[in-house]
Amino acid sequence: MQQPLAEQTLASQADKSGMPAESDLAILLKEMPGWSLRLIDGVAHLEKVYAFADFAAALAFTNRIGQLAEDVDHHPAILTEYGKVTLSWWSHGLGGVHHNDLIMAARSDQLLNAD
Ligand SMILES: C[C@H](O)[C@H](O)[C@H]1CNC2=NC(N)=NC(=O)C2=N1
Repeated sequence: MQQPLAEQTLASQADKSGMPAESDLAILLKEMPGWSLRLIDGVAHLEKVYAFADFAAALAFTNRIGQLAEDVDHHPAILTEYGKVTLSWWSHGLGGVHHNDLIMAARSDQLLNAD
């Protein structure tokens, strides 16, 4: 059996074969609550909006995501608002969504309940 997404190791993104077709992404995303595919300037992104009690809680989550990104040198777009964080993962270098972005999305969900 395959390892859960969040526990998989990020691949070198030099390999474009790690980029699922959009039709496959749609199927994979059915198993990832809240995540959807969004085209921004024609480039596919994985996006999720997380809800929080207030700005401080949204900022704390933002900072955990920032640390996660720095740890693996793979960086999202993050919009932090009062009670809300909009998180977007894609691979800038490849111009779309790589399997690595699915891993990062799953790891982001795990950080939601981290202390
Ligand atoms: C040189 C460095 O590894 C690259 O610029 C990294 C940094 N973080 C990155 N993050 C994301 N999401 N996509 C990239 O292509 C990317 N490239």
